[in-house]
Amino acid sequence: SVKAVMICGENGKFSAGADIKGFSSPKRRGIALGPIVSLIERSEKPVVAAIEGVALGGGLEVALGCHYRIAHVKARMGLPEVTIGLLPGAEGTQRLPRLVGVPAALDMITTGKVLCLVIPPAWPKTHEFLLPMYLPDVDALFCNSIFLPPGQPLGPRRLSLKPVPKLPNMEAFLSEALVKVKKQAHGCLAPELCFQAVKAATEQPFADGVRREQELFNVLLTSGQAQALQYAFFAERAVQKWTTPSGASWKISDSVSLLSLGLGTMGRGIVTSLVKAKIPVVALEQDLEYLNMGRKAVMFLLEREAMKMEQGAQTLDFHNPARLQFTVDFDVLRDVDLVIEAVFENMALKKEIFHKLSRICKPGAFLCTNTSALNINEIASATSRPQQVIGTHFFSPAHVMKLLEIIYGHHTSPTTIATAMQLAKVLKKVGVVVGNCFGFAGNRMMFPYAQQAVFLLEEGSRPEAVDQVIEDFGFRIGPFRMSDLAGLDVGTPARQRHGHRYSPLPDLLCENGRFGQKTGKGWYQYEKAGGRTAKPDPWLHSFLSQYRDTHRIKTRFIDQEEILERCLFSLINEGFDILAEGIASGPEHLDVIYINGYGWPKHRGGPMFYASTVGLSRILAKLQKYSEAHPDVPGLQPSAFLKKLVAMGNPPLKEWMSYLSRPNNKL
Ligand SMILES: CCCCCCC[C@H](O)CC(=O)SCCNC(=O)CCNC(=O)[C@H](O)C(C)(C)COP(=O)([O-])OP(=O)([O-])OC[C@H]1O[C@@H](n2cnc3c(N)ncnc32)[C@H](O)[C@@H]1OP(=O)([O-])[O-]
Repeated sequence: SVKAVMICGENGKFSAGADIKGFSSPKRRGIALGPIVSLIERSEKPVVAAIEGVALGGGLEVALGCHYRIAHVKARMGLPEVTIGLLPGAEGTQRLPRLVGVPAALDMITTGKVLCLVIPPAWPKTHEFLLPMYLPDVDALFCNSIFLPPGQPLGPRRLSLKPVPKLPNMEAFLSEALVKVKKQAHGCLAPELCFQAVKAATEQPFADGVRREQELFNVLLTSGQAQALQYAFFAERAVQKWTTPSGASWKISDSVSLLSLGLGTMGRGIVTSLVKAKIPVVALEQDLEYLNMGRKAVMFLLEREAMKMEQGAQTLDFHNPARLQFTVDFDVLRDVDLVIEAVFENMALKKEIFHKLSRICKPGAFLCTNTSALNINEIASATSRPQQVIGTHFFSPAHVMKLLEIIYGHHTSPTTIATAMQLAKVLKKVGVVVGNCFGFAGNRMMFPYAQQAVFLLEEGSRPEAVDQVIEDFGFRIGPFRMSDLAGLDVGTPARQRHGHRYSPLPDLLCENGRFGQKTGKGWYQYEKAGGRTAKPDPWLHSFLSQYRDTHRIKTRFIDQEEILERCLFSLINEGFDILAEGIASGPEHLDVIYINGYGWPKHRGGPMFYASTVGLSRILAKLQKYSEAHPDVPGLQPSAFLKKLVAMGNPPLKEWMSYLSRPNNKL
């Protein structure tokens, strides 16, 4: 007597897909979703997927097995398996191309992008709920979603029986798409295997395509990259769960106003991200000239961001003075709830500003400083409210980069930390709380890495060789290309001395007017000042040879393994010290920092996860070997904590912190 079946979710959500934790569970064996989706599709009764909230991964695959899909206007749909190192493993790679065509299916499956419904303006505004599913640029989907009259056979509604829509130039399209997918993958396997699965849909009957999908799914499942990406998924969520025993919290609401002080590169990006998050903001500069320059730059960034947004410029509302104001009047400080100071990195200047802030701002106002290395306690000491002072280290460009390193000082209160974490959340950034030390967690680990890279040049390597190894590992950009991009005159603390090995190479390059991309020359040569295409530079090669001759350094061939290990293991080694000192609460925190702020390849799970996959004993042995060869480089001397973990038999990453004898977390 059943006429039709409707599958829906609960609590306003259809489904987030398979339980990601289940992939590493021993109970997973033998469980599959594809046959269930096929069973749904074979049903003689019409089955309708009613999609609300999200339909992701296996959830969307279930919907694809249904005969009809209807969705709420605000529903979001996608196959994000690629982002956790997998491919849609419940026949989705075979059904989606049949529904939306190969180009749209490839785009969704290889990038994992989540799409919102786009309701054509011509549609009658009848009922907000349960509109036929309509994805951008996918007209076929809309047309196919009209219900058949009752009693009609369901055959035409079964996607597995439909052919994949042909393209006139399928072969050429696929080879071009593959090049694009490979280029964007940076060593991650999943996008290419997603491509192969969709390609199978264009070449083979449905059942064979499904078999191919399963084979490829199993390759990914056991690749190691899937574990790393799934670890990163949960680590990102875990580090954001910052709670205080007192339950301190702070809400950023519409009535809260924020002030950003300083409109240099960082300030501009910070103001842009505040406006994007729809937080009322006042931008303050010291004089009119800087203010006007800053205003122009911010408006340019906002216009660009507005263009990228689907709904168009009006939604950002940045011409509304109630949302964004520019001023040189320090009196505005009296009314704001939170200040983000982003003047340049100079302790005396920052202290002067914080002294002023402390005098003018209302007693409850929080004072954040955007710094990448300066001592938060010293800055806070210039105020009469050190409990409300906190470091918020944004990464450049601040309106793009996801990481917000949040640094608490000796006196920072839990409410202030909760506020900064809440700020990260509303800015859609990943906030990670760390302790106060030079360079905090991220940059402190970067110093030995950058230092090793330069030492390798002294000993015989070349910038292009070092960059290549690091980029092959999966970083988007190697240390020298990065240094050229940032500018060699932007302080790289790799040049500190303190009686240890020091390389003057970056300074010597600066003395030669080679500041990087901005001068058209740095570690590489560029087509012009401000050019982006790095070319190896014969001048630099002979400069390096002369340098080695002058300092009687014997040039030797340095292989890829040594380059990789010296750069990465020294970074990881510093990470162990940071954990032991209680600067970070756990290895996951360092991994999240590196993935979101430093371009560490996510499919390698972050530096500490990577260390656990390499094996701590191996890392220790290599560090011992390199530190014997370079006794004057402290960054290569194995961390005591690393040694302890090895002595304890190399415990799994989630147990590392239990081997610290004192409470690690200064919070
Ligand atoms: C094994 C047999 C099957 C084989 C066949 C496989 C078929 C299929 O192709 C594979 C998949 O579907 S792969 C899956 C493809 N699907 C995806 O990749 C979707 C991944 N998920 C998302 O994109 C986002 O979480 C949502 C947009 C769903 C919600 O965003 P939001 O509102 O900002 O909230 P939030 O903070 O992000 O999450 C809230 C809580 O839920 C948790 N959790 C969430 N999804 C989970 C999952 N699938 N699993 C487990 N847990 C999941 C999350 O950890 C957090 O937990 P906590 O303990 O409170 O910390």
